[in-house]
Amino acid sequence: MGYIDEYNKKLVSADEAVKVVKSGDWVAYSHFAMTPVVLDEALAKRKDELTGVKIRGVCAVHPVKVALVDADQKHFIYNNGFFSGNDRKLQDDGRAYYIPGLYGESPVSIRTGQAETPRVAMMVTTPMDENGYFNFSVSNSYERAACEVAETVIVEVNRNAPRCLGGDQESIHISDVDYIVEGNDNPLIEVSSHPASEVDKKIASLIVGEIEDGACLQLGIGGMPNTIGRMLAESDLKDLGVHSEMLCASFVDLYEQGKITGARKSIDRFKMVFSFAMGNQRLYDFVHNNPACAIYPVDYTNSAGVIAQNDKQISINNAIEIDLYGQVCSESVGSRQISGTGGQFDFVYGAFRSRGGKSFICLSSTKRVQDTVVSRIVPTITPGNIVTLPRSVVQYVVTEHGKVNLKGKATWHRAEMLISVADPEYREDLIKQAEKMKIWTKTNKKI
Ligand SMILES: CC(=O)SCCNC(=O)CCNC(=O)[C@H](O)C(C)(C)COP(=O)(O)OP(=O)(O)OC[C@H]1O[C@@H](n2cnc3c(N)ncnc32)[C@H](O)[C@@H]1OP(=O)(O)O
Ligand SMILES: CCCC(=O)O
Repeated sequence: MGYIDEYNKKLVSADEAVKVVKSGDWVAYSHFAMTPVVLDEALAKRKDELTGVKIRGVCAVHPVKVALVDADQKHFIYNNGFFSGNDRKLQDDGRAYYIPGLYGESPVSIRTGQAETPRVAMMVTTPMDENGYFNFSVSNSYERAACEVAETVIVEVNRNAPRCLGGDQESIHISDVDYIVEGNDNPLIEVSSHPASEVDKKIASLIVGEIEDGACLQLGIGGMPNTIGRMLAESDLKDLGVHSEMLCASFVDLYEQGKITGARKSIDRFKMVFSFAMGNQRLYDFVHNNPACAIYPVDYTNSAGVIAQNDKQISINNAIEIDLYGQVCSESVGSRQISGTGGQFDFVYGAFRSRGGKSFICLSSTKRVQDTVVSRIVPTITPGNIVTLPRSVVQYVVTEHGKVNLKGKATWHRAEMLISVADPEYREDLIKQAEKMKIWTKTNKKI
């Protein structure tokens, strides 16, 4: 191998590599299932030598050590653009801060210095290949952008990381890497999804009828979109394409059932396009060296202009709450950040711009919270909840009681449609609230 000497020169222990971090630095961690473990642990050990180091991550599948070791955050402040379950727990203890933003804009924010410039980038990668490249594996996201602006790039090699073919910007050459650390080679963390409930099945059945052969799919994060994907795999649909931010496990079912060919896509024909993959080992095995897949940075996958180039782009995402105006909260419960805006806005906006494109916000009509059942369709967004989608961009809303298209509809009409898909138990009260809000006419249907 032509790069062995350079590799050996740059190979250091994790403790050695993290010595480059200085007080006050911003440090970028790689994202999702590629969250650094060994470098994070080594950096956490330097707590007493450092003050005011800021970390920037996205959806960490591991409990981040720099946040765990520093309760009063004099040494490390942990920031994150999309909370995982682990990040939520850190936030509950006041150890994690959310970075608001449209995910598709992140590479530009980083490259133009509008987001704080990381001085050090710590990226989990595959081992180096014969051409001297380390592959960012299942998270392309804005890894390359962070490496480009950082003064020092450290890679943490994981021999179990699948190699994801580009696309674009999926790798970094050894000449752009400063330190190489051989990691723990643990298998990637698996993120499970719940078995399909009756509600999921009903919602999936309502969406299937809206999807035509040759449509191009985006499935969002969380249990429901993944489950809907699995159910679409059992449909009669054919020649589907994939242009998604996330590749979740059910895309493998769709592919193996012969539903996906990508033959009718206008761009990236025959390729399943995504920016990160997160799910089970079967998914990680599927993407490894697979020419049916192409991984891209998130400013490509999530650009409305790119999304719109494929006809019949279908976007399927989950939400926490929707109000009678059609405003959608998908990322917080009061001040508790649950996840993030991520690519939900990008795909809802982009799909509408695709010829024949449609976006679906799916949610069960109710949710059990401890001992009480609450309606997810509410008069106005619960105070404190974050609006992920303004009412102006929302198109289809689907619950187990039906689907409605809010595009171009007046307030009274939206209220009527949304109440028609609310749980029957709550409809009367919602109508009373709509009357008080002056978004109910004498001719509205008493559903
Ligand atoms: C990374 C990307 O951007 S991919 C592209 C699409 N992006 C998006 O759609 C982003 C926004 N959407 C999301 O984040 C998800 O789809 C969600 C949060 C709406 C649903 O995701 P799921 O993982 O299925 O959510 P789940 O039902 O497991 O709930 C997650 C948490 O929220 C809590 N929660 C959800 N709804 C409520 C509610 N109404 N009241 C109280 N808590 C709630 C759950 O209890 C759980 O908390 P815990 O795990 O800390 O105990
Ligand atoms: C979803 C990612 C947001 C950021 O980190 O910029």
